[in-house]
Amino acid sequence: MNELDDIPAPRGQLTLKLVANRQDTNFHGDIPGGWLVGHMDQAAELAAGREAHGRTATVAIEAMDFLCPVRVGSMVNIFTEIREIGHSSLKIDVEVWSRSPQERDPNELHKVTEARFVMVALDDKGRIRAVRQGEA
Ligand SMILES: CC(=O)SCCNC(=O)CCNC(=O)[C@H](O)C(C)(C)COP(=O)(O)OP(=O)(O)OC[C@H]1O[C@@H](n2cnc3c(N)ncnc32)[C@H](O)[C@@H]1OP(=O)(O)O
Repeated sequence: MNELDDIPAPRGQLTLKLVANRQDTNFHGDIPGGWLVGHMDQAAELAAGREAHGRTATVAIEAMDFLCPVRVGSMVNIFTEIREIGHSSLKIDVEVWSRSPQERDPNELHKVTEARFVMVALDDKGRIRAVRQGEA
């Protein structure tokens, strides 16, 4: 164990990277939580779709807390990590880390939130199917 082990760092793969823009704000000029949740959902779907080779849908999003605000102009980085694969479902941890527009160091990220997403694999008729192809 060294000093670096104490520094919080994103877990998982960088799946989505975007900038929070003025048009994403609410009428107070703030970025709303729902904007972030929508992008987290998109990242979870990308990760699930890659693993399940196709269509997936969100079944559940476990509890989440927002630790700090995302400001307009911030770079938002969304990381995903597949934690569990069931028969038709995948549990994916999604973390959001942001970098404010004033921050010069590209590695200086602040954790905004995290949540576990449960996704299910769907066939082309929208019915649940096995994640692993070849399974019933
Ligand atoms: C309204 C919207 O548009 S929301 C956005 C898009 N999402 C959707 O459309 C999904 C809407 N939901 C549904 O259609 C249904 O809930 C379904 C088809 C996903 C699941 O239907 P169910 O009858 O619950 O199916 P079933 O019980 O077989 O569950 C399927 C899998 O999901 C898992 N699952 C279902 N609900 C949950 C939950 N709340 N939390 C964790 N896992 C869950 C099950 O454990 C199972 O996993 P496994 O196959 O790996 O063992």
